[in-house]
Amino acid sequence: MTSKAPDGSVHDLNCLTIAELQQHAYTRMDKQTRDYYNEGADSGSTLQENLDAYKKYRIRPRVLRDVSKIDTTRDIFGFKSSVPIGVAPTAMQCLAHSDGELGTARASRKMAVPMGLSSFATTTLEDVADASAEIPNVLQLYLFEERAHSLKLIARAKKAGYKAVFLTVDTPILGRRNLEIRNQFKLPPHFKIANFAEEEEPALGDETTENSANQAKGRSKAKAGSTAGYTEGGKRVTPTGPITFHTHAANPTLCWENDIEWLKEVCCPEMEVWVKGIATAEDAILAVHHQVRGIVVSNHGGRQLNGALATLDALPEVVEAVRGQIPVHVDGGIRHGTDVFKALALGADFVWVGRPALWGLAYKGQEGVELMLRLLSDEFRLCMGLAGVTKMDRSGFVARL
Ligand SMILES: Cc1cc2nc3c(=O)[nH]c(=O)nc-3n(C[C@H](O)[C@H](O)[C@H](O)COP(=O)(O)O)c2cc1C
Ligand SMILES: CCCCC(=O)C(=O)O
Repeated sequence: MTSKAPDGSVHDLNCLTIAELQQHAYTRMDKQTRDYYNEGADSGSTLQENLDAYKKYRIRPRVLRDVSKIDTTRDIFGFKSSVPIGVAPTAMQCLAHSDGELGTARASRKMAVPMGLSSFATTTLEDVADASAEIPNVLQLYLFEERAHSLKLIARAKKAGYKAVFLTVDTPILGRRNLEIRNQFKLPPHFKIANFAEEEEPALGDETTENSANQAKGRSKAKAGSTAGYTEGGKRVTPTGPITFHTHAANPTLCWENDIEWLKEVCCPEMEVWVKGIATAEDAILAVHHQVRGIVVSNHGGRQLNGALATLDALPEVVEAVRGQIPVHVDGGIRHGTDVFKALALGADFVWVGRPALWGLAYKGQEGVELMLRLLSDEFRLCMGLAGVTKMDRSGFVARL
């Protein structure tokens, strides 16, 4: 059911808020997918605090400031994004809807906002780049211990015209996600971790089919004598059984000196290197020191270190430490246009939303992602107008309770 608003925009009367979108999505996903998408690490307190942090701030509305022309746009990677909101990289979007990452890419294009593509997407980075057309693409990277695999991915991303890589740095070890463990989460066999589907190694993706097929052919990673593995409790663990994407996402050896310098060498100048998952002033200063091109303040949507600061609470110290030398973005818990406003007023240059895009996909595929972006954009514009702001800057518009 739809209705036309006085300004000509069309409302989906069944879904007027992100909270309603979440409810619709809930009934459209199977339990395994729902739990995987929605859960946080351990008790989920950081996941909750990411949301609650926004409630600690109030907007200080200014009046009599002629808000007849409001400019919500923001330049990013040489592109004018319609709003300072992008779709954060989230893995395996085909679980939500058959449109998958292509649906997200097309919706992002339609709404003129950038999209981050997960390394563990169920669509290839080339297909997503095609669907995105003029929209700048960002590839989220998990840097594998075996650099050859990362190198291949980076070369493909460059060729496909990706503008930046976001190196995820909050995942040296995978957080504990109890529902994922209980459900024995697996990617169903008809989906592929697409960017690695052609590779013999790493045998990423579905543990039961792809890997058993590899093993049957006598070329499992362990048999090939590679160095696949991870470190647990100080001990080196080399998986002898099927290799899963879980063991590859987490790279405990990641560090500034070796990896950031190397990554810059292999990505630049075609692609900018950013770090995603900074949560302290100390690391923000190191990021500037190592000359990354930008920071995403993130705690992985509360899926990694439970008990970590909410991202909005970490944002001010990062902004202060960076002193405008590089852009600071933030993600985690953004569910309202007013949240976007608050994050920007506290110094973020741009925000990214994760789960709401997955809920949009689950609700109506591409159309649902468009709806999600439209809801947030409309709310953001309305918030700016009512707060007396025609172009966002960071001064004085929010107060902490
Ligand atoms: C289901 C799911 C999968 C995710 N996959 C990735 C990923 O592959 N790489 C990554 O860097 N972050 C990943 N993230 C984290 C998001 O990029 C983002 O930081 C987070 O979702 C923001 O929080 P929000 O969901 O509250 O908006 C994932 C998050 C979710 C919920
Ligand atoms: C192995 C994890 C890959 C996807 C991810 O980052 C997440 O589920 O949070």
